[in-house]
Amino acid sequence: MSGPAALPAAAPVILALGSNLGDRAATLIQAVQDLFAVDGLELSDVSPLWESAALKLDGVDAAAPRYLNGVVAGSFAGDPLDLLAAVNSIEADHGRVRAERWGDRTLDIDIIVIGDLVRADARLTLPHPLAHARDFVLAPWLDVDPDAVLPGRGPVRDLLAATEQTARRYTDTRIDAPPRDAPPRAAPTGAAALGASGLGASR
Ligand SMILES: Nc1ncnc2c1ncn2[C@@H]1O[C@H](COP(=O)(O)OP(=O)(O)OP(=O)(O)O)[C@@H](O)[C@H]1O
Ligand SMILES: Nc1nc2c(c(=O)[nH]1)N=C(CO)CN2
Repeated sequence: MSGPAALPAAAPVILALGSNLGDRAATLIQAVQDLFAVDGLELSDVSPLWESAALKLDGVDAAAPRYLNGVVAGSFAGDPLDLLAAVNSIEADHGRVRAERWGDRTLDIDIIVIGDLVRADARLTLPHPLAHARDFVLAPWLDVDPDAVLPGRGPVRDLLAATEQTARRYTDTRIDAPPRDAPPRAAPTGAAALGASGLGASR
């Protein structure tokens, strides 16, 4: 089943980012900057980062590099498949290799929700089919929206409480939302990337 081609109006969107290879924080900082340049996407908030052990298909892999995860919130107007193509392109720009399902990766960007849109084709399933069970998605989502509700599943707060909640707040780095006119591929600098007063400040 496919959804309508384009959304009639801007809808709230949550994107989840993760990285467990390379300089994880630098990658996530740059990826957020890249997202600011995506057509039709307006970002309003960037969560603090969370760290957790890598979840593999056969369970938690304590030997694998740990993940940093966060979410961005905003709105999107346009064709959801164009948003998917844009986030896939950003992943590719950051050296993402698709070798193994749930394999280690430099960058993963999942579309968690676009408004109340429900669609279930292989290219794009919304809401993301595993978001309700992933503390590394739910915890940062709750940071940016304490009243968030996952369509079809319920309040994010309750969903998070039902997980094992192994993700821990990562306080070494926080991501500032860049100003709207920031150059899309500007290299992160220490001050800009690790700023003390950004939207992503730890609470
Ligand atoms: N909501 C969604 N967000 C992102 N990709 C999606 C979504 N629904 C379906 N997909 C499809 O899933 C494909 C595989 O994505 P990806 O390689 O990132 O999976 P994964 O990160 O290993 O696993 P998971 O989807 O469980 O997080 C993408 O190419 C995309 O077409
Ligand atoms: N801790 C953690 N584990 C994962 C993650 C992730 O973002 N964080 N993403 C995966 C595939 O999307 C598979 N496993």
